[in-house]
Amino acid sequence: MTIIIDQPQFGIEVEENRVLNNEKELEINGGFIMPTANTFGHNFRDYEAESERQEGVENFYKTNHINQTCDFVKNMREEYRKMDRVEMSIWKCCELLNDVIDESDPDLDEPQIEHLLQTAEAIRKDFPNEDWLHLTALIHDLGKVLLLPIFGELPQWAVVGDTYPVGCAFDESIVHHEYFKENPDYQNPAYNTKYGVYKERCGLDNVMMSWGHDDYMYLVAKENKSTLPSVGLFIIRYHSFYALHRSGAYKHLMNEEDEENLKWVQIFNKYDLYSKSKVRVDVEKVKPYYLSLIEKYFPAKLRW
Ligand SMILES: O[C@H]1[C@H](O)[C@@H](O)[C@H](O)[C@@H](O)[C@H]1O
Ligand SMILES: [Fe+2]
Ligand SMILES: [Fe+2]
Repeated sequence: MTIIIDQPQFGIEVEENRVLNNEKELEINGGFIMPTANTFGHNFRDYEAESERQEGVENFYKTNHINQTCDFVKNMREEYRKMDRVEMSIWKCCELLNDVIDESDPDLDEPQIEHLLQTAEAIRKDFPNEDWLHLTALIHDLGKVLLLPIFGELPQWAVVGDTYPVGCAFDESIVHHEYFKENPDYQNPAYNTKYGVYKERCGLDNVMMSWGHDDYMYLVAKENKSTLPSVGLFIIRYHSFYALHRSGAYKHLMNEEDEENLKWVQIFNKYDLYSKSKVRVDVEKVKPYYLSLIEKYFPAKLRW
């Protein structure tokens, strides 16, 4: 059955009068099928929908919003910058994600390695020549290993979920914004204004983001001298910054380079979000390809 829609109900940019293959799927850019419902039958990123995951996800954001303060972020960055915990390859780290479940995610309860490969394979289909983008997709969530004992076993609220700047006012578009009221920075006049400790167009590089898997993986790639193009590192660092890439908040802190890079984050996000499904990727089949990319852009062993 073919259906024509004018107004898709989810918040990404799609052309008008796009053709749907059936009520559940939408095809974009030469091949990638975007489902309109997640594995639980709800819209993607619906934080209010009654589902088996709703309560857990809401509790997650409550603790996250109360505890992510400027001081906390400063300490974590300092601590994890040392990279003195483990030495291992990128692929080994992907395998470790087999044991990681993300409690912040209303759309997915699969082991995270599935998600990495699904994202990478989906983006590879539409951008066959951008090998840096395939690898970026493969590693974008690797920072979730922070949940594991050898990486310090951080609590979920310090690893996953959407990210946002600290040191200035929390924007209302952030998921479950109401819980920031209990964050000590919320009352602090140095931190609770539009600019807070930042200057207009100071560049995101100078903005401290809530601590989690994004900033950690960015630091790992940087400190280990990855040769990925800087836009790849930017995608890793800001892929959870939905207030910016989906809602357009905090644009006053971006510089020109950020604006260019943001376009790629928005492309990447479609694959990150809508590739979440129960469809399995054959790991052994695709592994040689990804190993060759890892070899091209990373040292054999990295410090974590
Ligand atoms: O729940 C998800 C998940 O943790 C993702 O890895 C992160 O990038 C998203 O921003 C978040 O909403
Ligand atoms: Fe992520
Ligand atoms: Fe992801």
